[in-house]
Formats: sequence, structure tokens, C-alpha cells
Amino acid sequence: MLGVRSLLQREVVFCHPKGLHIRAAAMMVQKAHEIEHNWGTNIYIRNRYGREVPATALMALHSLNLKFGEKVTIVAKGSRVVEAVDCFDRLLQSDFSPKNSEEIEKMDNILEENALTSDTIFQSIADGLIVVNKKGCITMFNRAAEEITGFKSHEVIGEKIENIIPGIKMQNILRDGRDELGSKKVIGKSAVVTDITPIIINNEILGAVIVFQDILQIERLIDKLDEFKELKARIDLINEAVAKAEYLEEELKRTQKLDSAFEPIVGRSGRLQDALAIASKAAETHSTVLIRGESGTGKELIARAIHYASRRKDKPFVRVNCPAIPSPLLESELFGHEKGSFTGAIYQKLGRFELANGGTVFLDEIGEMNVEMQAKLLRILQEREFERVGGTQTIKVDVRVIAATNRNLEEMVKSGAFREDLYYRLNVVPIVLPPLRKRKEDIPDLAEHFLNKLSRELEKDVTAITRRAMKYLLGYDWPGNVRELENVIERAINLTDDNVIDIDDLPTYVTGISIEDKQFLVNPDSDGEIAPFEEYEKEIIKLALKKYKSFNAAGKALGLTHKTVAAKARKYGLLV
Ligand SMILES: Nc1ncnc2c1ncn2[C@@H]1O[C@H](COP(=O)(O)OP(=O)(O)OP(=O)(O)O)[C@@H](O)[C@H]1O
Repeated sequence: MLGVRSLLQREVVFCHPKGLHIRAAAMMVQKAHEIEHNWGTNIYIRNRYGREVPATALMALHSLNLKFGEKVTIVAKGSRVVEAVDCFDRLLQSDFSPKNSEEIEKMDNILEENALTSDTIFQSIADGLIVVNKKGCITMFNRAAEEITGFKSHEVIGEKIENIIPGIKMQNILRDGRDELGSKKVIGKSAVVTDITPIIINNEILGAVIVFQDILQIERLIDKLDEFKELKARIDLINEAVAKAEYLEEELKRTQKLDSAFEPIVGRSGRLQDALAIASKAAETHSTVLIRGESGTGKELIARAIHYASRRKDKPFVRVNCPAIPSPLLESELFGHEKGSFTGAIYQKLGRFELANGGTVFLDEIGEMNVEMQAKLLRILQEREFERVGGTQTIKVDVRVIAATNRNLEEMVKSGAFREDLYYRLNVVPIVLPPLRKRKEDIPDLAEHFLNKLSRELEKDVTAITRRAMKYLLGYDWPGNVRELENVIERAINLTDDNVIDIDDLPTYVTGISIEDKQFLVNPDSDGEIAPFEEYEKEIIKLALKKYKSFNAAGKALGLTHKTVAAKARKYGLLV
């Protein structure tokens, strides 16, 4: 069992006339070891500046540099602290002379051990190290110094440093006590960079230490550093490439990894692809989705894609067009009714939520639902349960709700027309479908898609849209969005007499070209007779040049090269 640990401090006066020399310090170390061994008590010595060192550490103790008559504090930590302090006090009052040969031997051992430790440290330092005494003679020369210079320590120890390092100003350093750092010298076989530091003890310059490194070694290190920098630059490049690849992979995922249920949705615009990426993520969950967008932007199409890409795809997708169902009937449409619950309820009827069990209910135009129904809808969203109209039994269903609206629900919440709590219940995953005029780059793909789909359905062989007709499709604002584009293409397929859709197959409100203008296009002859082809050609070239002012622009509008337009203008004498 450990004895009680306590602490005792005592201030004493250091009495040795020569101060704390190394042999006296060795005796203190020896005594401190004895006390530690006998009583388990540690001794520390604190000088008048408050610096405290363990009394077992020779060099630390010696570095306290205690002077005759100086006050010091003996600190004892452990058990039997009184005896320990008394014992150490007695030593400090003594003349520090060993009492017998055994004490001398112990002290010598401590000094030798310490000298060996210092030497090992000195030798193992990787830089060249030379120590000179106050006369400038070499007293130490480590192994690294031997390797760098090619001298052996036994050859140089005792030599004047100037004989080994030509040009060194050692006398100045030993006189002024100032460092000389970073100067180039030649020592033996090597050019080196040296740091020379004087050894000053008690304000007396006792010698100097020269630390040096081989310049070649330094250069090699610099080369290594350069190589390392190059490597790092390459790693940075690789990291950048990896980051780019990850980004592209993400982009690819965003644009390509959509479930096949999303295939019917046409359009490459970033805005549409962003909406599809969210929709595709939503398909993986059961969360409620709110699709926003103007009429005809494809809200129902997206809702279906989410359902058919989800785990519910084998269960029903049930659409409820809220405004189409008169308010009094909406509750029974959604939740069903019991037989006889109201006049005309001659059978029990299942509501859309029950029919959709396991699948998805798509509530289209949710903004049109009255506030009373909104409260009932809130309950089913929160608890997934309801009662049929006229019924008492609570029915639980597992239904994912997708709602859609083209109304500004936030404004409706503010004006009290839409319940705020329902708004938050619905707006879990919001998807915004931009109007077609904000993603016009989708128009060519959509037009081609509808052309193929509808000409097949209408059994007509219409295969293309002229460039100029496409220009008008791109220039129009499409207030009715994709639905309107679909209708325009359907109408054009019906109207065209050949297998290409041209300007005159498009409605006037799309092209802005009046009926008269179009008649002029097909019949420049006022009496209504068909004229020779060249006359039409001449008229159309004249018209295009008048409108577009250059062969280039006219050629673009007509689908001809500027050379052809110029040749025909020349032929018909249209150049003045
Ligand atoms: N990106 C698209 N790709 C192919 N067809 C589309 C696309 N967007 C819309 N459509 C087609 O446009 C028509 C209108 O789409 P949909 O009914 O989904 O729009 P909506 O936003 O739900 O309209 P509303 O608000 O009037 O109900 C549909 O025939 C649909 O197939």
C-alpha cells in the first residue's frame, strides 16, 4: 500500500563557497536517488527565480547555477517528507566532499553516465557539430561532421578551428559573443552552411558551437521539395479531375438515370430535367408531392411518372379533378358513402381513397377545393383514415398523395382561402414545372414527338416541319403550354396536304400571318388562276428580299443558300 503522500517545502541557504559545480550537483543527484529509493519521496530544488527542477536530473540541477549564499527551496513530495527535507538540507549545508570511496564511486558513475548520454546525443545529431573552447581549439567533433568533411575526430580535436575552417572569424565570435548564422564555408571536402553560436555561461564566453549542413544535401532536399511540389500539383490535378468526374456522374445521374416511367416526358432543358430529378427522387419515397405549374405544363404526366416509377406501380393511380366534381359530391367521391346516407345513395359506394388503397391519389387543381373539404383532406393526410359519408366505421388506407395546382397557394393561405396546415402537409416535396415559354429549347423535341405520335394516331404520313414553320413555333409564347403545342401540331397534321408541316398549316395566332398574306403566298395571280411556278418563285424571292434585306437572311428564311437566292434574284431582274 502507498504511504500518505504529502508536500513539504523549506527555504535554505546554499553554502558551498564555489557554488553548485558539477561534482556537487552529482552528489545532490546521488542523495535524491537514495531518498527516493528509501522513502519513496521525490525531491525538487527551486531557485530564487521560481524555477523548479527534479533533484535527480544532473544537468537541470547544474543549470540552476546556484551561487554561494543564495536562497533555495527544497521541495519534498511523498511520504516521510520531514526526514527527506532534513536529509537534503544537511547535504546543502555540507562542503560536498565525498565521505568515502563508495561515495566517490557513486558520484563518478553519475558523472560518467551523464557524459555518455550527452555524447550519444551529440553523436546522433544528423547535422555536423563542432565545439571549440575559449581558445578556439576543437574539443568535440561529431560523426556527421566526420562524414561531411572527411576528417576524423581524432585528427582534429585539439586543433585550432582556423586550420580546419579557413577564413572563420572565431576570435571575433569568442570576443564579441555574437552569433554568425547562415554563412557559407568549406570544411574538408564539402561546401557547407554554418551557424556559429557562442557558449556563454555566467556572462563568460567559454567557447562556441558550430552546426553545419552539406550544401549538396540542402540542394538535394530542395530538389526533393520541388519533386514533392510537382507531385502535389499532380495530385491536385487528379483530385480536380476526380471532382469533375464525380460532378459529371452526378449530372449524368440527374439526366439519365430516370426510371423508364419518365420516358414519355420529352424535353432536355435544364429546368425540366431539374424537375424530373426531384420527381424521380420523390418516386423512391412515400412522401406527399405538390406539383406546381401553369395549365398544360405536364403536371399530370409527372404525377403518373412518379406513381409508375414507385413501389406502388402495380396498385391503382386514381385521379381526382377537384373542380370538375360539384362541392356537395366531392366528399362522397373522395371517401365514399353508405347506402341511404343521402337522397339518391341507393348503394354503398367506395370513395377514391379506398379505391386507390396501396397506390396513389392524384388531386388535380387542389387550389379549387373548398375550405370544408380541405379540413377533411388534412385528416387523411395526417392519419390516413376517414369515415364514409353516413358511416361510422373508421377506414384506414395506405395511399400516397400527389397534388397539383396552378394557383398561388401562398397568396391563398394569406387571404384565408387555403388552410396553412394543409399547405404544409402538401408541400413536402414541391416540384415546379416551368411554362413552355421559359424552356423554348424543348419546343423542337416536343413538336417532333407530337408529330410522330399524332400522325401515327391520325394515320397520316406527315414526317417533318419546315424550318420556317419551326421558327414560328419557337417565336410564339404558348400561353397554353405543351397542351397548346400538341393541339397546334394535331391541327397542322390535319390541315397539311403533303407530308410536311409548313407556315400555312399553323394557326394565324401563332405565325401572325393573315389569311390574305397566305393566299398571296399560294396564289399571286389576282384572278385566282394557278400561275407558272417561276412566277411564285419570283414573288417569294422578292418578298423575302424586301423583308430580310440581305441574301443571307432571306436565304435562311426560305431554306436556301445565299448563293441560290442571289442567283434567282439576278434571274428575275430583282437587283437594281
Ligand atoms: N414534357 C412533356 N412531354 C410530352 N408530353 C407532354 C409534356 N408535357 C406535357 N405533355 C402533354 O401535354 C398535355 C398536357 O399535360 P398535362 O395534362 O399533364 O398538364 P397539366 O399541367 O396537368 O395541365 P392542367 O393543369 O390543365 O391539368 C398532355 O397531353 C401531356 O401528355
